[in-house]
Amino acid sequence: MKILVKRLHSHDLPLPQYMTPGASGLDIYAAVDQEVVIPPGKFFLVPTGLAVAIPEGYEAQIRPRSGLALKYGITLLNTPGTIDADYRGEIKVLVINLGDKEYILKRGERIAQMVFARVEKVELEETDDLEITARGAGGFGHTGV
Ligand SMILES: O=c1ccn([C@H]2C[C@H](O)[C@@H](COP(=O)(O)OP(=O)(O)OP(=O)(O)O)O2)c(=O)[nH]1
Ligand SMILES: [Mg+2]
Repeated sequence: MKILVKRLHSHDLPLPQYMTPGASGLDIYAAVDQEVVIPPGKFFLVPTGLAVAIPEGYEAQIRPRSGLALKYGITLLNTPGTIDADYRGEIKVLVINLGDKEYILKRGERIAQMVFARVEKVELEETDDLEITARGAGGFGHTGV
């Protein structure tokens, strides 16, 4: 399906792209003006320079890249970030450095990935009687770890 995308700035950077034919996510490029130092334990809101028009019934999720997580402890504070269908502002990526060294974020690096997914809208109906299941109220390791 086609998604309209608008470059708000940083026209020199590539549009998000699937790096392999079977990739779930489009890698997103950091549209910072210059290098940004993210100290251990600190977070930083990374601009992408992009806005999108997502059709009703879909969303985009902003997810971490596992390579950055494994190598540097770089992940996203609010993962997965939610881009609502009605959002027309700049997509931003809330990066946190959980590593023990400062991270130098460079302009144009692939900082996260964006997955488009269907979302269901529901209508909540209140009741006092929920159906009985084998799990019941057991959770949080109820079945063992
Ligand atoms: O990683 C993210 C998460 C959100 N957003 C934008 C798009 C999204 O549609 C909007 C609102 O996000 P969310 O609903 O997660 O935040 P909120 O704190 O509930 O804000 P709001 O009251 O604006 O919904 O912010 C991003 O650009 N990047
Ligand atoms: Mg919200």
